[in-house]
Amino acid sequence: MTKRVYEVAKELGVSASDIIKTLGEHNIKATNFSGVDDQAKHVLDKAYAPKKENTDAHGTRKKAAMQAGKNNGQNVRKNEQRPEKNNKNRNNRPQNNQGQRPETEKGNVRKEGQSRNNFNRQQQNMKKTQQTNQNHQGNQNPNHKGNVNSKNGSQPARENDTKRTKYFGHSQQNNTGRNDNRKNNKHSGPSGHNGKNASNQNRPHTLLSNVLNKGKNKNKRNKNQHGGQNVAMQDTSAKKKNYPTSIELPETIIVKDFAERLGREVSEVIKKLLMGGIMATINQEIDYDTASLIADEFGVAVTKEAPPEDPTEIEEIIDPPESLQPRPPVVTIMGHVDHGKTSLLDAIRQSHITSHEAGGITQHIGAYQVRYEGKKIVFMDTPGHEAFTAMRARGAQVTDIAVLVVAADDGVMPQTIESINHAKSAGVPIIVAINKIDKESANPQQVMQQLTEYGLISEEWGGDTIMVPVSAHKKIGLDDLLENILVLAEVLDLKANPNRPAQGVVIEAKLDKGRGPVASVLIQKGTLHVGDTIIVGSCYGKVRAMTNERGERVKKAEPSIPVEILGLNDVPEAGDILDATDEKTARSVAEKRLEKKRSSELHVNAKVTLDDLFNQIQQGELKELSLIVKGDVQGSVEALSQSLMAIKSDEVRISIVHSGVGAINESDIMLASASNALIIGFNVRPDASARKAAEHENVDMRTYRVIYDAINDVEAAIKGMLEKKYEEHITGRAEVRKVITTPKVIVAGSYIKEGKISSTSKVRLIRNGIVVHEGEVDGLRRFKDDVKEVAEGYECGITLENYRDIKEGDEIEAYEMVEVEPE
Ligand SMILES: Nc1nc2c(ncn2[C@@H]2O[C@H](COP(=O)(O)OP(=O)(O)OP(=O)(O)O)[C@@H](O)[C@H]2O)c(=O)[nH]1
Repeated sequence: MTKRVYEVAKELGVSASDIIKTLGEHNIKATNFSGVDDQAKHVLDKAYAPKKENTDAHGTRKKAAMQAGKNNGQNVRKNEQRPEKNNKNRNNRPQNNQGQRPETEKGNVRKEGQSRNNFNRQQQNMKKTQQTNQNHQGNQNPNHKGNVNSKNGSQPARENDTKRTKYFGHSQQNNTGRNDNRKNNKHSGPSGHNGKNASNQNRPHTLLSNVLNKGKNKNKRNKNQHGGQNVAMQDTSAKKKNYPTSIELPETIIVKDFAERLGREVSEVIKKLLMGGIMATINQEIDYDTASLIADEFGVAVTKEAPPEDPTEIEEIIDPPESLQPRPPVVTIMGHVDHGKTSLLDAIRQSHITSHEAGGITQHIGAYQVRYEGKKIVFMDTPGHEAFTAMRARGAQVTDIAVLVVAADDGVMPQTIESINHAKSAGVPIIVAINKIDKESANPQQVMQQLTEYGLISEEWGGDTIMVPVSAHKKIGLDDLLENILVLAEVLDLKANPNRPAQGVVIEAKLDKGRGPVASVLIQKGTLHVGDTIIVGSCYGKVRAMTNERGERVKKAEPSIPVEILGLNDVPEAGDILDATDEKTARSVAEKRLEKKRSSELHVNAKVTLDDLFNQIQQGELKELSLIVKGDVQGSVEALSQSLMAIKSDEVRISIVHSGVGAINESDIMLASASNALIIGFNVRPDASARKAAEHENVDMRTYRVIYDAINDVEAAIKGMLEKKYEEHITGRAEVRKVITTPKVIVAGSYIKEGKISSTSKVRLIRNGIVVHEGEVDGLRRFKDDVKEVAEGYECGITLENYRDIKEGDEIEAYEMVEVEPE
């Protein structure tokens, strides 16, 4: 296929205008989109052959630099090599035992062919987008604007970007699943890419032609101002000297900002984009690959900018493989109710702790260690998959091996299957303990048979699942079980670096009257020492003392070791991650996490309600009553606001966070939710989206037709005297689609949108969210017949008692007052 000028220009590593000029010198007329025929190709080959070599040399330089960066990775904290930071590939990290980063590095330096493919794909995508935009002229569909992201391999890498990582070497460790989960959570984080896109999608869509025209006009103006083309040209050449030769770019950038970084006019950038087949506007976002292609066109080298650091994250340490040492396996016992999980845990504990250890008073700290043939095995003390999944839900995975207990006399039961599925979805290998084999009714063969249905085929039968017959009661088969756990652990090659700051997971935590916050932690990496400063979730402190499950004081805890720690400033939650770090970081990150937590709690917490106002005031939970006042006209809003502010109370101060005219809308609800405010509406109603949002956000809104009633209610609620005798229930909503005028009455030809409307309904007529009338239904008809009620989805004619001013688009809301039983 004949290539176009801009494509050939890219291939040769020169600008399209150079190509056009060169061709022009050989009397070949060309534009950016002209095809390059054999004659033109010959000319260009001749003219640019040496330049191509230069470009290659440049490419090699890039690669050499990359190589150098890679070599620097050894024992360097990630911070010290910012540009590389983008490349830590979290997709690879947990699985990649080799710890090699070249894969990741490639992500930064694009290969020529790859770029072209991306570029071509972008062109195709954009063409599609343009077509769609044309089809939807004037349609502000967010899908058709905002982002011009290429759908290439660069997207997944973005997931990794917000992670703060420090490398203790350039290799990676066989990680636990915890990092996977933490990483996933980041998707929705505040600095996440998604949020950014979402906001960009709301940007107004400017037509490219407008932008270009503006650019043209601007040039014209320049010319006029400076008295001719020469001056303009001088300007440009003067500017040229200040063009940057290299810039840093983030994952995505707005065209305007991009142009600024390039030191170019926006119109120039848009033109270049257009030449590449990408139609972008000044406020549109382009991705890194697209931007770097364009920068290339301007002869500017590009490196990736470090993503903004998440102040609630502790830098991740990547351990080199040579630092990894074997660690004990962590085992969770799962299975159906009453199949003997607790009995098995107890039996193992009793029979496999050495005599001097047995002297201690065993304490429940959520996990315990046993020794078998000189090796340690750690058992999670809480059996059942609930604990297992709860931990996973919080982003922590501590289990290496799941022991599935199946009673030989009962067989596979619902929770057995659930346990299998949970373990499988967490990627945790299963050992089956067929328990209660001492029972006469025991039928281990049948259990093995049943398990085959769930993909667990016993080794005995040629499968790869270890199945051990045991009896917790008679202590049969326990050694066999432990031995098999150790064999599997060896296969799993469980390792961690003990010589680094500790990292672990909270198994349990509580507030002890005498000792303060107490947390049981399972160390996963590094070694925790007494005196270490730690951050655990949003708590922090210095490890004052550590005890093991036998109540003995210990000075340090290595990977896979469970310990109880004292010294935190607050009680963390199970599943919270512990990191040993310096005091300053611990304190500041904990504070940031707390802030984040509080703001998200504010969102989900029960909101202030008029009914519960008195309680909240009495419990000291509420010192200020925030209100949002909406009304039909400014006068009533002001009158209501002033009267509400004038309510006197010793315990609570009233503040109006927002007031306005018009229907209660979604943004009122969101504001109320964020500021824990009540909404008081006077002669107004919430619109449909506001109703939904109020329900979702738990926001209390009250609407009134008499100002006095509103003031009375708030006053009474503060004093705890709000007597709720009646509650309003909305029974139906109708939309007025046609107004039929007869000599006697005005009929609202309506469609029932929700619920039903009956001939005896109390109704209010709402226009643009404002209540224009409240009264009763006079007549209800379907076709020519009077009917008692009309249900959702049907059309009907409604006449209102003593009211004729009905307009198309009005809403008729039917409601009833229901007597509330005193509590
Ligand atoms: N005969 C016999 N009974 C056992 C054995 N193991 C447990 N049991 C009995 O089975 C019943 C349930 O045992 P648990 O250990 O409480 O079972 P679990 O799975 O922990 O039960 P939940 O905690 O309710 O889920 C108890 O009555 C035990 O005594 C065994 O090996 N043989």
